[in-house]
Amino acid sequence: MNNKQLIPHPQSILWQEDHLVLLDQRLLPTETVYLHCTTPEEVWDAIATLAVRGAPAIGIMAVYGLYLGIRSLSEQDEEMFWAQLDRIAHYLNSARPTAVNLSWALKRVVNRAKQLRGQPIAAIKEAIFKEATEIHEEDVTVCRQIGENLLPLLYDGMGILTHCNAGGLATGAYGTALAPLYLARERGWNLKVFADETRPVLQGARLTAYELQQAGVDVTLICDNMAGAVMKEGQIQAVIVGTDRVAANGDVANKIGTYSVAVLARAHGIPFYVAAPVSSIDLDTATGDDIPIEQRSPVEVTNGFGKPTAPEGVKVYNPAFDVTPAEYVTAIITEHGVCKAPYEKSLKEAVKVERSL
Ligand SMILES: CSC[C@H]1O[C@H](OP(=O)(O)O)[C@H](O)[C@@H]1O
Repeated sequence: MNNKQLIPHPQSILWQEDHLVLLDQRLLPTETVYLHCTTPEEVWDAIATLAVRGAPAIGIMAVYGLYLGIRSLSEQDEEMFWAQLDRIAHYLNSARPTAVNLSWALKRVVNRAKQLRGQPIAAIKEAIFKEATEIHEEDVTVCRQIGENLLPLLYDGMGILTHCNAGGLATGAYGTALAPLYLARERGWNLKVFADETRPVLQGARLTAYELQQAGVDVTLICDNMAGAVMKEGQIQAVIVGTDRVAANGDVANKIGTYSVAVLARAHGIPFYVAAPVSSIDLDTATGDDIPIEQRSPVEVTNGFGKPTAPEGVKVYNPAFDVTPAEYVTAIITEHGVCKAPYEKSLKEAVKVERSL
């Protein structure tokens, strides 16, 4: 840990010798249990069941899963190797539909492999693993840079509201929305963070409150229906959230409930910031209407606290994400700087910078 990094940042994913180790986020904050994955099927299951969740984290998981799936393939049969590579990448991409980081990471690794077509399969396997580890390592730097770029928009002593978990547990480390909060703590600031519990899966209560408390950040847990009240009481001076996919026009898909928070922030004249790595910006998706929204099990709603809280057989609607129209977004902060409206232009610029590196 370098001398600047005073605050430990929980890491949810680790490549250990010859397999993937992950912190099972379904059991936090009461149990710290690590799962060991050696197959793409185990990785798919960990992503689909939210053992590991968060847009960058699932992209990282998927590319390690791709390597796990191809590393033992025969090195004599090229046709079979390439067919299997595409099949496993397609399979892993089916784990969850909304976070574009999943397909972004898989495409990056597959494209890297295809650049080496014709070389010995052993060399291509090594390149796949190398690209996966680079995606993982880069994410830590990207998140810290998002924090650096977001910090100038904040000031010591202010109140911040966040929704869901866009912290170290959702990324390689640091997080996106939580990155500036960690950096502020490293600089001795005293931000007062209000974390929405974020029904139905409670990522805010179970993960964000856990992360920030561990880091010594002043965090207050509130129910989702309290967000408007704390804004009206003047306790919030900015909202910071993460994202799973930013459309080309600046519409933002994020955890369900984010849109409500954005409308409340607008009603109270509070800036609404979205922390987004360029890997979460999808210029191929024109608007938020085109973003696939994951529908999850009714059980998450009817048994959210480990026991039934609704009548047997009741109809349930459980979209895992919603879309906040660009007009409610004050700024989108990436590792390359602060994007403001018109987002069609500023997002293209950010992606262009990334592609020029
Ligand atoms: C930094 S990405 C975090 C993003 O992902 C979360 O969704 P989930 O917990 O279902 O993976 C949520 O939308 C966060 O903002």
